[in-house]
Amino acid sequence: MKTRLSVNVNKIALIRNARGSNYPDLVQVSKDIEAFGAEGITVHPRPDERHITYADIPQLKAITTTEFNIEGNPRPQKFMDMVLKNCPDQCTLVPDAENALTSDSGWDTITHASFLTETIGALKAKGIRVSIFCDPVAELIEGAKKVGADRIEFYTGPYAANYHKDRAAAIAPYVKGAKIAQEIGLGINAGHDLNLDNLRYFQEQVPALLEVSIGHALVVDSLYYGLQNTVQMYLERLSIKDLV
Ligand SMILES: CC(=O)[C@@H](O)[C@H](O)COP(=O)(O)O
Ligand SMILES: NCC(=O)COP(=O)(O)O
Repeated sequence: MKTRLSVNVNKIALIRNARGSNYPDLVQVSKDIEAFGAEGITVHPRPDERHITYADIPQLKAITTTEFNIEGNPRPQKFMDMVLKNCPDQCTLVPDAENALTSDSGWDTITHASFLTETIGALKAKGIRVSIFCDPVAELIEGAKKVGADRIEFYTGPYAANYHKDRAAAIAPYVKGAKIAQEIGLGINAGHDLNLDNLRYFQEQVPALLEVSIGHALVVDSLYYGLQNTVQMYLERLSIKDLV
């Protein structure tokens, strides 16, 4: 089973925005990331546009040749209008609060079932694949299926936080959750705080992992190893199952 690496370029945009000019050039860096072997570009514009701006979206859509994934909370109409206008390959719905520092949980797919059903219907009508950010909890995964999602993206923050304490315990809920998702026909993505240490074990253990989106650690690693080497190193971590 091939697991695609989608690189989240939020932190490239964050550095650019620090000086208010176009340096680094987000579009060029994203093209280079694809040229270095990444199989997708992910963006997660936040309401304050502190990293990815709404103006970035059409430019990135225009140059992405692999897979373009837009993440975010669809509650603001502005977000939905932007996604429907730009038609990415995939939209990942994330329930972040407006002022969230970063993503910190998956959807309650039961409480928000009618909103999610309506939102997913609108996205799928435009041919956009929809993934739902989800904790590895049976009822929530089943809820994601009921509201019409094509995939779930496991929120891997807790896995990453506990990996060095007890990796077998940290992975257990995801292995169980992935089996449920497979049984009911949901594709499986994963992301948040995945890194060079914890990525291989996650992919080895979680069946049928289609895609990981990785940003923060990958950009930090590139300070030490360079961007091209770093993309290659992440691809290498994901390559073991390709050989099987
Ligand atoms: C959904 C998810 O886990 C990532 O998109 C993460 O939220 C990246 O966002 P930041 O770069 O703002 O932390
Ligand atoms: N969906 C997760 C993502 O895009 C990147 O998360 P992180 O690697 O920046 O924590």
